[in-house]
Amino acid sequence: MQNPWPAPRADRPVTGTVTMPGSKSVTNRALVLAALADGPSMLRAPLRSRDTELMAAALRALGVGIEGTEAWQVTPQKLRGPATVDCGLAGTVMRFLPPAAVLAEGPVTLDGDEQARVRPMGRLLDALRALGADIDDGGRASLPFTVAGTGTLPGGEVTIDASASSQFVSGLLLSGARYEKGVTVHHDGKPVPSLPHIDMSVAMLRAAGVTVDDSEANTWRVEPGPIAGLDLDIEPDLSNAAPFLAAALATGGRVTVTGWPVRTTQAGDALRDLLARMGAEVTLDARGLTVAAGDRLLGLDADLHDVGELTPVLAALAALAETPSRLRGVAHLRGHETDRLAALATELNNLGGQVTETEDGLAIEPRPLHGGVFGSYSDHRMAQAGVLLGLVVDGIAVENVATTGKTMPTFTTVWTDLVSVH
Ligand SMILES: O=C(O)C1=C[C@@H](OP(=O)(O)O)[C@@H](O)[C@H](O)C1
Ligand SMILES: C=C(OP(=O)(O)O)C(=O)O
Repeated sequence: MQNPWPAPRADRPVTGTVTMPGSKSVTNRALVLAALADGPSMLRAPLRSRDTELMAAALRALGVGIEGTEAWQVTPQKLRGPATVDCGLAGTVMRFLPPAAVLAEGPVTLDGDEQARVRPMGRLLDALRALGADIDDGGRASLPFTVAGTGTLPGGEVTIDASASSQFVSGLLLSGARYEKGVTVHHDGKPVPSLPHIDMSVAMLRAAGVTVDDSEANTWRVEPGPIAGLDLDIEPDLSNAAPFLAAALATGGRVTVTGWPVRTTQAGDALRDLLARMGAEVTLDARGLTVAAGDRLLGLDADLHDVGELTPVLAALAALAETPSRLRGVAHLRGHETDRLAALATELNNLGGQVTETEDGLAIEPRPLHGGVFGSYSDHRMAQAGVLLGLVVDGIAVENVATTGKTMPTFTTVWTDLVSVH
């Protein structure tokens, strides 16, 4: 096991500029669409990280050509098995790949990390079965399972409870145009989380020439038809910008993230509003997004249902605030990389915090924190949360900080550079 990483302590306000690598969500959608397209694609500035390399490897295993480094040239091929796919701990791989794998000729077996085997999966497998797929999961309703690809899928109309993950819906939509009857997805259950991520799927499908009707709440219709090859500049990952922007607030500093898109479907754009509510001065201009600490760091009372992936970093920042916080609407985080609500409560309380898990989120009372080892649970965003606390609390070391490589292999380098350059 790796030694815990002593998080750099900021001896001054963190001030500087950072450039984020590409968006995980955009990159993994683009890879699936490009693999199913009727011509080659060019994906510029893709994220190169564990989650996206796993997606690329999965598609290559199915016969797709993916070459290049700064840009990925994708050459679609008729998908074929037999193939074995490692999903790692990537929700986007385990939920986006099976709906494409049903189109392969031959069996495709998917597995992942041990922690991935407990992430919700069953509803998506049932939906694919209802659309005509033959999937053997040994009754587990989770990884590992084998999709018996026949080269085609009838598709049509399906009802799914997607309250555990928006990725169930996105996965079906991304491949749906290639099903014989297209796909109509109805959600029935508690509200679907992370709706901006479904909107991103819809926008990227439309940009690839696919007809999508999302005019009715909780129903999405993808018409059958070709997917056009993509020519795409991938935006920086806005959710991964969270710890860097939060560093400004935690230390009374100012941080700029370059290339912040003026218009975007990324859920992370909500940071502009959320950090302003915590007291930040937020400016979006030609240089990017600049977040400067205000006079006070305020707690946050917010429904994060749409932007659950921001919760770990916001919870850590809230633990440093002057006033209490309530983070709501994120019960589904119990099925993320780890049970994030339990993990955050445990790790913050181990450092002297006062955090209570609620039915759908966290209640955070600011308390003076002390040093200790912050567990990351193989969760990139837990590691980011611990590193953020280490800026202002003496003696914090983050266990398995390398897990940040799930979405940002350069995290510790960029972090150390930002914290030490003034
Ligand atoms: O489609 C996507 O790219 C994602 C959707 C969300 O998943 P959930 O709906 O499971 O929260 C988000 O949390 C995840 O980080 C990425
Ligand atoms: C929930 C997340 O990831 P995944 O794509 O694995 O679901 C996340 O990145 O916060």
